[in-house]
Amino acid sequence: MALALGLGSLFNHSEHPNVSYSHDTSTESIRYTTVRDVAPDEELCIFYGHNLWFSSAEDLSSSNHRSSHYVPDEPEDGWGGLSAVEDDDAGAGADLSLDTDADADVKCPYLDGDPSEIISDEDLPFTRFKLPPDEEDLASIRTVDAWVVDIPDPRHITKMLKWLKQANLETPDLGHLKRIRKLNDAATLLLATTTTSPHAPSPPIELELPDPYLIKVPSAPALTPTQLKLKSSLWPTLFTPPRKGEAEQWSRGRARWAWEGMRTAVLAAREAGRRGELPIAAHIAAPYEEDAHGDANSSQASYTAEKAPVVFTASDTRQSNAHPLRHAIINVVRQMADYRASSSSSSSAATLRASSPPAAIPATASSDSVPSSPQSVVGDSEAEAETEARNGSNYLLTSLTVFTTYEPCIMCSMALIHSRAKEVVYLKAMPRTGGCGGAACLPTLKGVNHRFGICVWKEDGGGSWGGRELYVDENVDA
Ligand SMILES: C[S@@+](CC[C@H](N)C(=O)[O-])C[C@H]1O[C@@H](n2cnc3c(N)ncnc32)[C@H](O)[C@@H]1O
Repeated sequence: MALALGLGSLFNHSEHPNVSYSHDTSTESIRYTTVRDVAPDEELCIFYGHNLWFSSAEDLSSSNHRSSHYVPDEPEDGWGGLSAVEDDDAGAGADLSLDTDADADVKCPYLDGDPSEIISDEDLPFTRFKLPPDEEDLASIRTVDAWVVDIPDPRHITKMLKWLKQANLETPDLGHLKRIRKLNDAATLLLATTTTSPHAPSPPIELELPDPYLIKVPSAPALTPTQLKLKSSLWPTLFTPPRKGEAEQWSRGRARWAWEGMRTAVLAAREAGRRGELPIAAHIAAPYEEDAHGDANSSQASYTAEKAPVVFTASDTRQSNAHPLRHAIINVVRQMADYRASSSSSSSAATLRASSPPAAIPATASSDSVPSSPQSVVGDSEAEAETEARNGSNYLLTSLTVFTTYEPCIMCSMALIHSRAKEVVYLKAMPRTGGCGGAACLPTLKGVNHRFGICVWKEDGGGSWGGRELYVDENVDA
């Protein structure tokens, strides 16, 4: 943690900051860096986080820079005068009428009935893609370079394990691998990947170990027995098979959760369209907890203040930012990254449990605790631990579902893989540009080391919500 004094305390907040910052522990300082060109007289702003304790001037004054953090259940107001959408390609054909109530009023079909009842695939709001089985041969296994050292004397193993801890080499990127490999009587210890340690780590001299050397180790755990065998032939790897039935079972409560998630994305997309952006939005929902849906009015009802989930919603901003990479999914992943970077919570696994509000700069402390405020991503026990293990811990979207209005483009699909999203649900397929079944299906590419589930919305034949079309040209990368 650090408290910025002097000039550092003068930065105001912006949802579209031109300055980013990082803590430099070696000099005990905060380093501020511009993230794009800055015009003469342009104010330098940083991003404080999503939990502001004041009303942002951006929210109050400008339609172009309204917060992309969308609070789904907030009454829609303050939009007078915004109906005059610039006539540009972005919103062409989109239904941009101000009738937001029409969207908000579309009735969720999963409200009535027992939320814990398992419903059939036909009754789900989307169709699930059946991904072909993983490629399973040695060549398709993704590896990383890692330093290992042979330990001839077994009495040195404990000392070395202690030393790994002291040397900060217990990094999460090796969490899916065993530390020791024993072949006959010889033990070899895994030290670090070359990402963590570009040069060979130096174990304590007094142990008189041979020099560390490089080998290739699997970059992800084994999901099938065949993978386990293949991967363990490189280095002993953990086996984290998908749970039986996990993919098949959807309860009515969970379907409702998905429906609400998609509605949030749709509302944000329409809002973006009204601002002259491409009407595309993405929403990261809090994980659905099967036994947490008692209250039929809120899928998040059982969260306590300390356990309020992190949810983020972002829309496409490539028009206003004049930046071709500001796609909705990239923006929403970035929100999560900013949150994680500005959060003081320790995240030993992917599960963030931010019990105390971050006190770092920017101060994001707020006593308010609405379900949409980023507080903590809560995970449900064993099931989530397993999903975490499978998805890899400590990634940005481990065990999380992303709802988005359009099939993510290839870049965004890759971003979902890099963030280890659990699944993506989209409203409209993009056969020409999509990376989740359209132009390509990134999670099934050979050598890709993570798979996420893909669900395509069924309603109205796809692409519209409540009978009102969301329109984006099919040649656009969504
Ligand atoms: C660290 S100070 C920033 C510098 C401060 N504006 C000054 O002149 O000293 C944080 C305070 O600035 C104000 N502030 C920062 N960003 C803002 C924004 N986007 N809109 C409105 N007020 C803002 C809030 O009152 C906040 O508590």
